[in-house]
Amino acid sequence: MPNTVPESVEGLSANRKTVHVAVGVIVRDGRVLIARRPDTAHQGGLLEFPGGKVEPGETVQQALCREIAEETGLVLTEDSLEPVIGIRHDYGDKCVFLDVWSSHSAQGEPEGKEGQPVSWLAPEALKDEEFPAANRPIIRALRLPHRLAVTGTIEDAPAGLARLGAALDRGQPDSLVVLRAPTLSGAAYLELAAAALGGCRERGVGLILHGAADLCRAVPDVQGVHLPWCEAQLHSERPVSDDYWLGVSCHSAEQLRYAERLGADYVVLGNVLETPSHPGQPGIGWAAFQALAATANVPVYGIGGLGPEHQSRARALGGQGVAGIGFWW
Ligand SMILES: Nc1nc2c([nH]c(=O)n2[C@H]2C[C@H](O)[C@@H](COP(=O)(O)OP(=O)(O)OP(=O)(O)O)O2)c(=O)[nH]1
Repeated sequence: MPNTVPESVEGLSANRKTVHVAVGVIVRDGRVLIARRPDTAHQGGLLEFPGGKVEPGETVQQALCREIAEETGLVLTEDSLEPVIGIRHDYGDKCVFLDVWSSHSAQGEPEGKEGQPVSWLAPEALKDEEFPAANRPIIRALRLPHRLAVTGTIEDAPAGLARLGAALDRGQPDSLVVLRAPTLSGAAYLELAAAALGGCRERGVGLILHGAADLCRAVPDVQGVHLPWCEAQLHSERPVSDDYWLGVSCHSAEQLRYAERLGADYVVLGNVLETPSHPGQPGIGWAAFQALAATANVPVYGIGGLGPEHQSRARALGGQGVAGIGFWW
């Protein structure tokens, strides 16, 4: 399971106890249940996902079922809970580990049992500034798919476009595609990107460009940009606005920390397994993936020899899901 409370966590005060908080993303008809924290509470007045502290002797699942019942009257079963993300945050006056789980099958109608207003909101309607600072990656995790489709070899723009259309029509990509074509010239890549954007739109799929951050200025209607590590390290702050997805490829704990400081919305971590594109190079393996994902305060996709069949394992080990080429291209 991803969500074990760390004994000591980099970036959190060593001599202050970390409070383990069970946080529930209760989903119904595509919307999530949101409450308002009492004015007098820590982070008071802000919106929150319902939940509360894990009491001694409780598992996080038990704590969540208890807290949700106490706060909203909804009934959850432990086996309906799926891991979302674990977030460590130092508020200065308090260190928290937000252990976030979702359920799609809560029973009953929610009411604010402690007088707090509750409402159902679409993930796209959640505004970072209305939640505690630690919640930003949770909101990202809820909006991102569990599969990130990356394009395979593209030798020229027309052939790449045809291949992309065929791959999209096979229906595997989920909702976001990273257009990776490092061997194309800058002009050919932009030509491909402009045409690919139309094809993705028609099919309700978002397009993320791959390469330098300023690609977003050249093709402003894309949904985001994915920086290979060599591009990410050129920046000291987030290089695109919050209107775009910002992804970063990482291979180590140091690179993960760097991507977090840049304000990445997600990272891709690998290779997890050996891949046909890198024969003879063993992956970092699932244990290393889990260890690195456990330290990350950002949604983490595993990449390298992975497909939809690995999605639930990647999530159970603390990841957002899987990224890759082979499963859809
Ligand atoms: N429930 C919840 N807590 C959050 C969120 N984001 C966030 O930073 N927190 C922080 C605020 C608090 O420091 C901590 C939750 O503690 P709490 O005081 O609400 O827990 P509790 O319900 O057990 O409260 P109590 O028994 O102490 O009154 O986690 C969130 O989305 N939901």
